[in-house]
Amino acid sequence: MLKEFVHVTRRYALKTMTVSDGDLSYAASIATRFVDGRDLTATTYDSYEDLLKIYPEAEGNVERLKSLSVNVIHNVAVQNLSTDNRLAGEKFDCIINNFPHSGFVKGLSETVPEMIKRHQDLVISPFFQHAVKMLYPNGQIHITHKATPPFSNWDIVKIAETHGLKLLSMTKFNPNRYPGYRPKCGAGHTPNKGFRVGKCVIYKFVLKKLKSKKIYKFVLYSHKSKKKNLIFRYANPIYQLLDNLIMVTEIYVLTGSLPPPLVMIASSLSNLGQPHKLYNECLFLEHLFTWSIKAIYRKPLEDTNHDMYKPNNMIPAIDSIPTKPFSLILPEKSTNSLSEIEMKKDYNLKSSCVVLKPGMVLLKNYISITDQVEIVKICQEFGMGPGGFYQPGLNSGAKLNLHMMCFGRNWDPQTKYAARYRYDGSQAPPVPDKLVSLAKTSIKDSQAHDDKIPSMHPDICIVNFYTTTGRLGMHQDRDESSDSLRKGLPVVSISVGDSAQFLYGHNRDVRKANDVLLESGDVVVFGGKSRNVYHGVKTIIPNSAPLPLLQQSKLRPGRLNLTFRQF
Ligand SMILES: O=C(O)CCC(=O)C(=O)O
Ligand SMILES: [Fe+2]
Repeated sequence: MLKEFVHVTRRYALKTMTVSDGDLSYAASIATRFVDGRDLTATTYDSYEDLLKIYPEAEGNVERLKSLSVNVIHNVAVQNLSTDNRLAGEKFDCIINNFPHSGFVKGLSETVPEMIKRHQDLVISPFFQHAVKMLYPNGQIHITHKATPPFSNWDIVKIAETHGLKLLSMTKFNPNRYPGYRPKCGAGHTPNKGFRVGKCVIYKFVLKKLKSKKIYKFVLYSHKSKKKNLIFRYANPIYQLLDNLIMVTEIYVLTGSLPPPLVMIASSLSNLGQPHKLYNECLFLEHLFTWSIKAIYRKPLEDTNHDMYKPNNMIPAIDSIPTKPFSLILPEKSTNSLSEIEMKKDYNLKSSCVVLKPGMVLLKNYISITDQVEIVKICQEFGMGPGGFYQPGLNSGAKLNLHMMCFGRNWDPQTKYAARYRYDGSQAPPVPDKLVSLAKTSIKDSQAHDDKIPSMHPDICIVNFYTTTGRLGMHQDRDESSDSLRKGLPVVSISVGDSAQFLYGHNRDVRKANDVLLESGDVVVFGGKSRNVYHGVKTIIPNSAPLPLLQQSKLRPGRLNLTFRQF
């Protein structure tokens, strides 16, 4: 089932052109992903005759492309791209140029400024100049390039900007995604020679004038009836779908019959979903679906402040996409049973302080019930919105045993801190003032017990929610800036809800770790010498949350933890 799903969904119908594709192995690698091979135009710099002379694999690649109805055009130079009469009037959704290079010059090394300027003037600038003229208004230009000097000094982004483009994203180039693709030197004495790809990125550009900040809701109607009987939900905004030319990742179908091949996609999915917010790039969807869906109803929902076009967006694991928002709050009807929860704690206990070790202070019963209720309210409000709670995935494909959301900066186990990584393209909202002030007073009060703990201004907060089976392995919090870590700026951890058995120690070894009970309202501050302490959550103790908190906040069983940091 999974195989079929992957196969079906890796097809797309964007009009795409590849430029200066050495022996055409790149185009041959991506061609089968197209619904219709005619949507792909593959161009080579060399004439057909030269191509055959230079690259032993070229003939096979051309045959393969032709058998898939791909348009193959030879002898196309970037300097004449838009004026070449074989491409006259053509427009594309995506124009791809991998490893642009102006050829080698005897005596000029790649590192000297003259050589870099040569590449810029002869290839990069003309390519952008022509490609922008051949782009649909919402199209994208992709350049794959080495991310290390001297290639990273080519100023590709700056040059693109002078041609009316802006950087949409920079993503890591993964050659494994293009089976059969062999980048070639293409010039010099050994043009057929491959080169080690090393660390590379795909720069993706869009036209500057693209209106980028509208959120759209998509409702797709079926062929047969005009009734709203089909609702598709795309799991990713298109900029992620576009990544590496994998278009459709998931479609959720509520009801209705589908024309093939959507039937195949739908039948391979069991999840049902709600209509989802999509972003401006969903214009691309029209190309993909007008052939099978009669009408597309598109309606701007709202403007957002989210900047969709910041670099560094990373692609989340597909399985980190929630099917429905995770709510901290119990549905109304189930809250009556709360009074049956066994009470194990006197909630009028006074605050106290324990220095766990130098730099690590536990403030017991520190946050009032009123503030705890407010914390739940704030986290629920943001947790249900864009960029809200989700279950982060690990590189291994496993998921963390908790739900997470972030304020200030997104953090994810795979991407660490990134401007944007989320399945819905959202950026983290700023840390709410109320939370900042709670964290700051916690630091102040912890300093009264350990004056070596530095002060900090919390600009990041990671919010974790553990159900009663949740836990978190031993780890260090080391993804903040080197400056912040070097100064030992503290992490402030606030616990709300069910209690946790919290571990801390010198290394990952759980058996050697100390443990301490963290109850609702407790705060741990660890900074200075203890900034790099290993810590984790061993277990959550069910039914241990304060009743007034549950009554006032309707918090579901489990534990909410907020860790504040300064990036
Ligand atoms: O839940 C906790 O107490 C710890 C959370 C944590 O260590 C983290 O988010 O890095
Ligand atoms: Fe942590």
